[in-house]
Amino acid sequence: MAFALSRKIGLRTAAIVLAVSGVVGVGFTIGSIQYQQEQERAEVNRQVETLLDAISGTASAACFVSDKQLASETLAGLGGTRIIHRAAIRTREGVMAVAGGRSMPSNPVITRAVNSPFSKTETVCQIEVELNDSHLRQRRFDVASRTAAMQGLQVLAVAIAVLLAVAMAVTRPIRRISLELHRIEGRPGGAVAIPPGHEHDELGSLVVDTNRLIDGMSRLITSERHLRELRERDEQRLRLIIENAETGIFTLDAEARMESWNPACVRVLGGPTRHDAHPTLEELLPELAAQIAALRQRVFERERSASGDFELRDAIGVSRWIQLVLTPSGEGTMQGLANDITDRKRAEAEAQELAVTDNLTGVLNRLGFERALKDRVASHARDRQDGFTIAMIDLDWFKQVNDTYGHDAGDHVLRTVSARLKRGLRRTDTLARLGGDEFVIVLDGVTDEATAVTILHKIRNTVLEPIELDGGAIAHVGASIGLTIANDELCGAEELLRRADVAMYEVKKAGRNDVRVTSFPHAANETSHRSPADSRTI
Ligand SMILES: Nc1nc2c(ncn2[C@@H]2O[C@H](COP(=O)(O)OP(=O)(O)OP(=O)(O)O)[C@@H](O)[C@H]2O)c(=O)[nH]1
Repeated sequence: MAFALSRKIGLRTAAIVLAVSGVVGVGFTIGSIQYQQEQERAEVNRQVETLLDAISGTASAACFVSDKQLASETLAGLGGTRIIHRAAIRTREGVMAVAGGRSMPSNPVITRAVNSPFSKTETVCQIEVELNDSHLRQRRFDVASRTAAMQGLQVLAVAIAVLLAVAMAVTRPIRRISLELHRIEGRPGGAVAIPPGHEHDELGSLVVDTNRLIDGMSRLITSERHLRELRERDEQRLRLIIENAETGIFTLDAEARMESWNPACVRVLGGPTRHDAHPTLEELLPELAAQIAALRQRVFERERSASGDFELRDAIGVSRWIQLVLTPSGEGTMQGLANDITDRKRAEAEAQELAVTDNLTGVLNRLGFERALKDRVASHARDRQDGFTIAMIDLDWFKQVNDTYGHDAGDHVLRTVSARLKRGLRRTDTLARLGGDEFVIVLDGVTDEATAVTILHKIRNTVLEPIELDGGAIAHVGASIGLTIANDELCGAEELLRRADVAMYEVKKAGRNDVRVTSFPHAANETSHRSPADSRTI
């Protein structure tokens, strides 16, 4: 019952109306009953007075002549009414007549003095009347019952009327609205119809406001859904890009542990292979632990991106290069990129190699030699014990080969001479072609002049050997060699080359195909370019 009351406005309203009108009705009924009973009492008195008026003339005559018979007959008229229980006529001498019993009324309610028929001021007797209490009680009870029943019916009628009114005016339209709302649930753009007859009242306003709210929310939901779809599409696209990227992409937490990573990361870094494992980069690449820790520290301290190229070698010594880029992403976390740059490193190395290699002979070119000599001079500056010999070699009669057999034959001769020079050297020595038919040699650790000259004579002899050309022709070239020794004296690469060049030029001047030495001291201003100097043929 309480459940039904809590769920039904109509029932609840009716219960309240019943309770209130019940309380009011009871009070009203009590008052009403009292009023009705007063009226009843007055009516009874009026009826008795009327009866007394009717018999008082006869009673006056009976008392005046003391006729008991007439007095009794007069009272008998009263005995016919149900409202009078007993009546008596009393004179000064005593009771003259009684009606409704033998005894006198024990509790007379109404008395009427009866005057003489001839004098309005002389009282001859009085009539005493006792009312019929049980009849009167019954009449009062009837009146009270009728009034209470009427009042009860009235309260019930009001309650039913209120119930109906609430049902018609409130509950039903609200239920219709509720049904409409259920119907449009989850359907954007739906609107609730205003219940008929409520277009201009509060319910109508409620529906309009509700529709406005629904409309606003629908638009909000639609735009929210649209944005979510766009975001999901973007995320999907981004995820695909990240998943398919060639670059390893990962994040590190504040403890430098791998938090998330894409498949390329596993390819480039070799892990993590399990999704529940979260190793640090250092654990993943133990051989690079120190360098990676330093890189992370750099990023952490400078609060900006830093990168490093790192070489990894596998068990059989094959090298692989990776590049790591770390970017701070707040609160000690980092984002990282990992690329396999082995191919790029190889290409760079090859390009560098090409830049310093002579195309024709495969030995160092001028640029390569200058770099190698600078390194050599620098290491000599660090350790003077570590001296070396530089020898400039210019082929003799080479132009003739070109002129006689053609440029290709000349190339062949240059390649052959280069190979012969190489064969006469150790792995630690350096050979370069400076251009045309001009070569240079560095004999590592050779600081003894006699030894250097011996080696270079041997080399000259190998150059002298005949060279077979395509088609069976034989070419002959010689070698003019000028050398200088860098030992305990310091001098720059340029000066060393100049001195060797001077010595070589002396050989040319002296008839070619020989070896000459330029020794220290030999100041630059003492020997102008290819001018005679302190060079000796040995
Ligand atoms: N086949 C070929 N010839 C070259 C190349 N570079 C330079 N030459 C030629 O090499 C020759 C070098 O000249 P020279 O050094 O005067 O010739 P040479 O006959 O050795 O004369 P000397 O040095 O005075 O003994 C020139 O004819 C150049 O054209 C090359 O790469 N290939």
